[in-house]
Amino acid sequence: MSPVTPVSPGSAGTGARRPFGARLSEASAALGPLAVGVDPHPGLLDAWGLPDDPSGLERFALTCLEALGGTVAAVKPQAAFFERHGSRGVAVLERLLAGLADAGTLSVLDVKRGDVGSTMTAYAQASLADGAPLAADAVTLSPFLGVGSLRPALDLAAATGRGVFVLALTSNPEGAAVQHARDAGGVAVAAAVARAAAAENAGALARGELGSVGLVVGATTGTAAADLGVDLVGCGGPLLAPGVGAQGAGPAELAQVFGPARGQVLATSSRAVLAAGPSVGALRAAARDAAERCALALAP
Ligand SMILES: O=C(O)c1cc(=O)[nH]c(=O)n1[C@@H]1O[C@H](COP(=O)(O)O)[C@@H](O)[C@H]1O
Repeated sequence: MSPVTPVSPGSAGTGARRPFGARLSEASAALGPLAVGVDPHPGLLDAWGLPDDPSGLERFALTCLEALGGTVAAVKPQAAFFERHGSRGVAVLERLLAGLADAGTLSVLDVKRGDVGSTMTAYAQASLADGAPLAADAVTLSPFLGVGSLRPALDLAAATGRGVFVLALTSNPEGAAVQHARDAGGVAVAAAVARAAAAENAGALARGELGSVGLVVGATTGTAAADLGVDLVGCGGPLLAPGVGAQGAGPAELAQVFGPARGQVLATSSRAVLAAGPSVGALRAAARDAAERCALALAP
């Protein structure tokens, strides 16, 4: 594998690091507001001429690392595609995360964790603690056991300079049944999640910085945020926007969905970029092209 040049300071390894929000702002400004998703679907492994086993997964992940490390602001591995290969798959995920840290590229581990008290503490330690084999710069969290149940992860992320993206308005149509529901006072679930993020980000906001507690808001969600009173600007954190590419959203949807909050967006796309592989050069070019299109769509 050829070496890659670090472009963004900080890593998911050990040692003091600046808050995730500040590091993400810098990486997005330098390389465009895009996280390329590493989702090794069986069909993609096949399209790349690789077997659907740990050896194929390893080749896939190392090709992504070579193409994407130093090329884009962030890389978002989806944990389930590694876990389905058992312990050898998880070892590949560990290696990918370590390689991204060495390359100076931010990692967002898509695990969508959320659980009760002491179990949430263990989930937090698995991906947000210094020295944890699966530590990433940020993780995705599910608030549907109650936003308060995420406290162990929020605290550990803050203590270690890492970040979280909490599901608010997901890109899949089924999400609306839960996320658009309103409480007795008329506050939508998604709006309550955004308010909770705003409270966590208050300190960063006061310093004029992007916070480290982000939301997941799909680029496919149309006017839902506005309709439901989800204060995207006011949440003060980064907005992870899946749905770009294979799920149908493009530059026009990014601009429409995020409006005045577009400066906070980290768009994410997996299959649409990965389809350019297995050539490292073609994958890198597709990632750069996607990053530039996102930068244009989200420019102030
Ligand atoms: O948290 C996520 O990353 C996520 C949230 C969401 O609302 N929708 C969504 O598609 N995702 C993830 O983003 C990726 C989208 O992949 P593509 O549709 O191939 O770009 C998948 O890994 C999904 O699990």
